[in-house]
Amino acid sequence: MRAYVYDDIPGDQRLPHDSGNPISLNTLGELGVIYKTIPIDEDKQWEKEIDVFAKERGYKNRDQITVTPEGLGESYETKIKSFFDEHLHEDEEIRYILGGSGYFDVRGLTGQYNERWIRISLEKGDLIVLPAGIYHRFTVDEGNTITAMRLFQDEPKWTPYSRSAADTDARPARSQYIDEVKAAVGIQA
Ligand SMILES: CSCCC(=O)/C(O)=C/O
Ligand SMILES: [Fe+2]
Repeated sequence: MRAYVYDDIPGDQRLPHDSGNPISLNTLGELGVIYKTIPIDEDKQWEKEIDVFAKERGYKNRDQITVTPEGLGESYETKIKSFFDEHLHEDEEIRYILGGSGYFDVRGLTGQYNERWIRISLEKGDLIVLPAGIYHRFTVDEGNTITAMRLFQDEPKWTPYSRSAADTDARPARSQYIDEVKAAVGIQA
């Protein structure tokens, strides 16, 4: 996994957009982002590790999503544009990469990274947890293919609330997230 400040240069969302300014796991942690790697091995040990992780965090359901031009056909471009629309969820977003690769961009919230996009490059064996209320987006990279396990705290639903809508800043999950990040970095809420 690599994380870095997004370069904000216009261009295809699937390009790296690497500003050359790296972001540490600690900085991601301050934003509430959890990252771990569970190598996908032949003897399926990874399945046991995923089950332990899911049980520890109370994830009740899971499914699998494949984002490829072959799999999605004409809806591929529409789908990757919809994933790239800045949004938040009312629940954690947990993704374990089973194949391919892609980028999750998360919004910085305090200090020098406030409102900057932070790009997280993920590949097979990477697991990420995005906290409820974080503004983020997703894209495949130039490889145009990713397969991910989606884990869910409760029923398997994926409801994005686009930041372009008026009310997302006022959603409870957003204000709770802001309070949690400010507490993590020692800013008075
Ligand atoms: C690789 S998972 C597809 C993207 C997705 O589910 C999501 O919520 C992006 O923010
Ligand atoms: Fe999302």
